[in-house]
Order: sequence, then C-alpha cells, then structure tokens
Amino acid sequence: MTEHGAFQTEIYGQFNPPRYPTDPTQWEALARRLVPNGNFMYVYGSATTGQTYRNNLKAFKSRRIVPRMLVDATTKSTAVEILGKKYSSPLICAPVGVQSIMHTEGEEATAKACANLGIPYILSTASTRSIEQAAEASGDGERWYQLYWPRTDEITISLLDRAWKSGYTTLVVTLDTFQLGYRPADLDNCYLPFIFGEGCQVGFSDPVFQRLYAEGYYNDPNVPKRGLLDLLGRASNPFQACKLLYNALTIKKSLAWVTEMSNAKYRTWEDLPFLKKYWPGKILLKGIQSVEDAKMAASMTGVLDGIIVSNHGGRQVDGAIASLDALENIMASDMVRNSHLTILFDSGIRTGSDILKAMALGAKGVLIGRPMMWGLAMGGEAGVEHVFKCLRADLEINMALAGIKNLPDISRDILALDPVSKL
Ligand SMILES: Cc1cc2nc3c(=O)[nH]c(=O)nc-3n(C[C@H](O)[C@H](O)[C@H](O)COP(=O)(O)O)c2cc1C
Ligand SMILES: O=C(O)C(=O)c1ccccc1
Repeated sequence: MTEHGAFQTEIYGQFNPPRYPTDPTQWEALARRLVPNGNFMYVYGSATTGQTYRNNLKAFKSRRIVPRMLVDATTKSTAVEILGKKYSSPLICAPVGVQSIMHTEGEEATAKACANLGIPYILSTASTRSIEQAAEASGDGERWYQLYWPRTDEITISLLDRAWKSGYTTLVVTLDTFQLGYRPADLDNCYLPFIFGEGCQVGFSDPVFQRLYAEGYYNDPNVPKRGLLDLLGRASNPFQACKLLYNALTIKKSLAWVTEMSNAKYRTWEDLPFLKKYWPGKILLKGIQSVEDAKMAASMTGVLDGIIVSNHGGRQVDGAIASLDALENIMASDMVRNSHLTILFDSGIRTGSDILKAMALGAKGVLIGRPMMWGLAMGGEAGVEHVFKCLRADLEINMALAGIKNLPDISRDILALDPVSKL
C-alpha cells in the first residue's frame, strides 16, 4: 500500500522535466502527431456523429466538486478494494483491441506498465498478442481476460481454459460490441485492421480454432470458390501476385475469426451460467447502461460478481446516454446498491477529478481507455506508465484538496450540478 501522498511525490519529486506532458489534455494531440492518421482515427473515433462520445465528456463537466475545508486529510489514501483485493488506486486498464496500431510493442507494453504499477491489466480478445504472450509480459501482475464470446462453444471453452491456466483471475464479458458501431472515420479511411489479421492473435493461436479452420468448418458452401489462377491472374507482377495470395489467405482466416468474435448477438441472460461452468474465477459484465439490465445482473447471484457501466467510449450506439448518467441512474436502484455486485465504470474518464466524480456516484473502480492508448503511442511501456502515474497523482491531490480522506468514504454529497450546463 502506498504511503500518504506517494503518488504526488512520484510526479513532483523529479529533478528533470518529465519526458511526456503532465497535462492530460495534451496526450491526445501528441498521439495524433505520432501515429499514422488511420491508426489514430481508429482509436479516437466513435459512433456516427460522435454525440455519445461528447456526452460522456460533458456528463463529467456538468458535475462539479464542492470542496470541504478543515478536514484533516493527512491520512489521505487512494486505496480501494475491488472484488476482495486491495489496490493502491481505483485505476484499471480498459480492454482495448489492436494495440499494435499505437506502438509496435502493443499489449506487451501495456501489460508491463500495469504490472509495474500494481494496476489490473485487462487483455482484449481482439489483441495483437496471444493470451500466453500477454500473460508472460504481465508476469506477477494482476490480469483479467475480456471475452468477445465466440459462436462455437468449443472455442469459448478453449479460450477460458487458456486464460485461466495463464493466470487471468477475472473474466470480463463484453456485451455491447457483437458488431462494430457505425464509425465514419474508419469507413472513409477504409480502415479495418482485423481483415489483415491484426487483432486476431488470440484466435490464430487457439488450437481449437486452428483445427476447425483446417477442417474447413468455416467454408461457406454458398460462396463459390475462386480459383488460384483466377486470383493470381489479376496481378501485374510477381510481387503483387504474392501479396494478393497472402492477403487472400489472411483475409479468409481473419473473417473466420471475426465471425467467431461477433456472436454475442445470439446470447441471452440464460446463457451466462455456461460461462460460469467453465470459468472458476470472478465474472463481470461490461457494457451495462440500463437500470433494468443492472437489476437482471443483480439477480444472478452465484453467476455474476459485478458489472462495468460503460458505453464503450461512445463507439457503439450513437445518441446513447452518457455513461456517467447511466451510472447515476443505476446506483439510484436500491436493488443494485444493496446487491452483491461490484460496480465498475468507464467511458469518458480523462482526469483525476473525473475519477472522483465517478466514485462519488458509486463506482468502486474505473477503467481508462483512450488516455492509456495515447500513452502507448507517446512512449510504449514508459508512456502508459506516465499516463497512469499522472492520473493517480491528479486523483490523490484533488481528493485531498476537496477534503476526502479515503475513497471508500466518498459520497455524492461532494457533487453539485453545474448550473450553466442545465441552461
Ligand atoms: C481502440 C479501442 C479499442 C477497444 N477495444 C475493446 C475491446 O477489444 N474490448 C472491449 O471490451 N472494449 C474495447 N474498447 C472499449 C474500452 O474498453 C472502454 O470501454 C472505452 O475505451 C472507455 O472509454 P474512454 O476511451 O473514454 O476511456 C475499445 C476502445 C477503444 C478506444
Ligand atoms: O474497436 C472497438 O471498440 C472494439 O471493441 C474492437 C472490436 C473488435 C476488434 C477490435 C476492437
């Protein structure tokens, strides 16, 4: 556990200027300059008009912290307990796919940064590293596995088995992305990394997927087979022929894996006990926004351990409720508040005071998405570490200045609605 003010000294006790900006509002602009435009836009982008994304941020701005004075804050601590384990801060790394588009070290860099700081790392099913590679990078660190629930049960069982054997302790089942949202930036840029196998490593390294693929399980009898000569005949030189052949082979395999990953649409609440049967650890549902769904989750004692209130960073439903508003609604339910569920939150967290606001509304921990990716773009492992260190110092300092001694004591009484935004 960290001592009083430890995160603040981590940032202030430096004799040289920091390598990366400490202002959270500068990370995105820096990342924009550092990576190719298509890659940047994939991470930055959101659904259709971007209104859900903007609403996520606005929901934070419309709530203001009302600081209390003459509170003895000498024992201030950002420590929290999540799912029965103690952590020095409520920060959690969000599951983010295709991290190689931000930095060549991809998920390995993020996993190492999290392990160095004692922050739970969540590996996405859409990763550019296998379950085992990411586990090795995460070492002794706490790690969770995010599931895009495959269509084929045998593959689901294989993924769960690999993850458990590789030391992942908690399963995060993402429900809101059984297909990608309508994302104009990627459509205009023709940007879809998975088609070329980027982000398919969890599947490509899976023995069951490999076997099924080799057995022709994914061959669609309705699609006429295009002959090899027909394909190669379209190339104007041998180099292009090799490229066409390579792409055709990868695209076929990628499409097979993407089909596997895009099938949560067939799942209902009744299917959840299946996961419990094959997963000995804790299970969280990610992507809950409605009070009704939160209540459903609360009724599933013995199967579910918690929910992550999230709208996927505004990337899925355009015009959806801001995630912070959803959290407030959900926490107003007595049934949810008094249930066994651990409530986590994401979508729109950019600063330490945002973390305070989400916790004041009832979150026990918060997932950081895009800011972590900007850190990855800025400097790989060191960049991700920097972003997390800044966020937790910012949290610690604002907490003390607002008169909050311990995060578990925080309540919504410290919040006021911004009168301007209500106009
Ligand atoms: C580039 C990108 C890829 C993502 N990939 C996944 C994923 O594979 N699985 C998942 O559950 N969530 C995924 N998410 C959603 C994040 O886990 C998280 O919900 C979201 O980024 C939070 O919003 P924020 O970016 O405003 O912090 C992704 C988000 C981004 C930006
Ligand atoms: O882009 C995303 O938001 C996302 O969740 C995802 C889904 C599949 C592959 C890669 C990322």
